Amino acid sequence: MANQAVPGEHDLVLVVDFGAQYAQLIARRVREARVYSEIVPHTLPMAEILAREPKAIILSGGPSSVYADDAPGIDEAVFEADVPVFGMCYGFQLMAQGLGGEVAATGAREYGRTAVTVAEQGTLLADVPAQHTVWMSHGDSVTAAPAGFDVLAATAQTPVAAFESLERRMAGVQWHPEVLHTEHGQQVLEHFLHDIAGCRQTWTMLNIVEEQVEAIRAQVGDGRAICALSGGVDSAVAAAIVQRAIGDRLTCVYVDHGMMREGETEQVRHDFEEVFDVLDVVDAADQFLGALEGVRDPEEKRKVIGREFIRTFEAAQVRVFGEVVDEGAGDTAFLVQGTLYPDVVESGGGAGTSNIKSHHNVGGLPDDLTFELIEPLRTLFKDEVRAVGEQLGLPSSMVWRQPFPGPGLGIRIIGEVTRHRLDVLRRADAIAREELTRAGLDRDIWQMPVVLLADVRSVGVQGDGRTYGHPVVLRPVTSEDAMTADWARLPYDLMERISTRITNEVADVNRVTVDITSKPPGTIEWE
Ligand SMILES: Nc1ncnc2c1ncn2[C@@H]1O[C@H](COP(=O)(O)OP(=O)(O)OP(=O)(O)O)[C@@H](O)[C@H]1O
Ligand SMILES: O=c1[nH]c(=O)c2[nH+]cn([C@@H]3O[C@H](COP(=O)(O)O)[C@@H](O)[C@H]3O)c2[nH]1
Ligand SMILES: NC(=O)CC[C@H](N)C(=O)O
Ligand SMILES: [Mg+2]
Repeated sequence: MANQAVPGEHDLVLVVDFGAQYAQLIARRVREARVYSEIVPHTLPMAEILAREPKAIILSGGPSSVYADDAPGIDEAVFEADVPVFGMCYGFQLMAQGLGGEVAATGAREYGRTAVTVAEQGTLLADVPAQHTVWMSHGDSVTAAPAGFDVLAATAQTPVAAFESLERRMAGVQWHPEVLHTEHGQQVLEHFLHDIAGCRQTWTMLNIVEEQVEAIRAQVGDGRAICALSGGVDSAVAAAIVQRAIGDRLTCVYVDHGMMREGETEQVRHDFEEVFDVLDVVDAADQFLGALEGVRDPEEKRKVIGREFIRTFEAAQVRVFGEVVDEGAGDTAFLVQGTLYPDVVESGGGAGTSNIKSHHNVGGLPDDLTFELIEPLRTLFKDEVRAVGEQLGLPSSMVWRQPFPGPGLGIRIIGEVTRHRLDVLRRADAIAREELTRAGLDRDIWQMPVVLLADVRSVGVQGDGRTYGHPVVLRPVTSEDAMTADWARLPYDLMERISTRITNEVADVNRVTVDITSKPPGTIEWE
């Protein structure tokens, strides 16, 4: 990721991630300020960071203490490179330490809502009220600002809560401007980006389509491509962009791997044939379910599914276009995928953070991949993709469709995936979705996986008789971008209807539970 080109001619802001809970959120906020941004791990050598010629660098928060022995540090070359730098929390403390100020554990810890007093607005806090509320989460404090820096704000516990040096084009705040609870957070970030760093405001969703169309034309030449089309918004938007670039030299392939939801294949076929003329529907249930026999480990499941997806696309490529004989110009096998930035980050490919789970389309790809990938959305967040979809005029049912993971119901069966278990889960899921839609909550809920605890049984009583069935878990969540999520407070009467219907209508299930875990610490899917 680190060497990837910035789409088009935009200024680049790199967010150096020191293990912040919400580094992705910082990048999103920068993009909201119409400046293109990406995240890099703090372990990336400074020479490589600077080689990308960032217009500004943001140092994120992080769990360590800057003075601890094993604390992730920053190569001080960053301060000598004549690149504007902004620090938040840990990043602010790193700046203080690295530029000759002081950081200490003063015992003055601040967590959550904190009142801040602006002593001097400077450029960073221009037009920000003298008293306002920010979100803090720190145990250490800057006790002395570096020489040449103006201290702009303080809290009751923290005398140095913000500083800037216009001469050096550097600034920092102890608080978290990226979270919504912080008042004027976006305004402060924009003052840094636009007024201190001088970043140009060119990044909008409008230019991404034209830029990608051009890049794809250059990549594919007069070749042909297949698009992995799932029915989800990401692949629909990716397909629409590639279709603009290469027209009918694109063929969309939808794989029914036997783990799709009730009625899904028919619905996708119906909806997409109108938009994309031909849709190649592959029935690969035997292949996938055969390969998954005996597999119980979540990561292994994902790897098997990722591999079988690619094998299916290889076969589809040959069927649609014939064998690729010469991998030279014009005869390369191209595969379009609707991969998004969070897929890349969570698969450990972006910020160099730990691999949380291998998304089938990134970390789950087999090593012997022969396709050249076309992923026009690889740097975007979902809300950005939806904006592009609307701009392209795709139907709103497509643009606002709730996400559904590529591995499908396979990662919602905790235990081995079998045909019978899939039938059970498919029915329970259909009931839950039907009731959610009937309650008019589709747009309020990000998604609501139903999970079958296939290896768990519990005792129940139905019709005066004992049952010994499986529980299902409802996992309704709200989210902005799937990077973080909260459990959705569904109305009780809706939960009651879902529970009653599932236990009445789905033999094998005698208990319905609700997952009330946010992300973090839980993830949205259970595997
Ligand atoms: N059943 C499928 N058939 C063909 N391609 C698929 C299938 N499932 C997933 N893919 C490919 O994998 C990519 C990643 O899946 P993912 O679920 O993240 O995206 P999506 O389905 O397009 O959108 P959403 O996240 O809203 O469901 C898709 O964009 C698509 O290219
Ligand atoms: O295409 C996909 N392939 C995958 O392997 C995959 N795993 C999770 N998801 C979806 O990603 C979002 C975040 O999910 P998690 O909180 O479970 O990581 C949620 O929207 C999940 O449904 C996937 N999508
Ligand atoms: N959120 C943060 O970046 C915290 C920074 C540092 N670990 C502190 O406690 O002060
Ligand atoms: Mg999907």
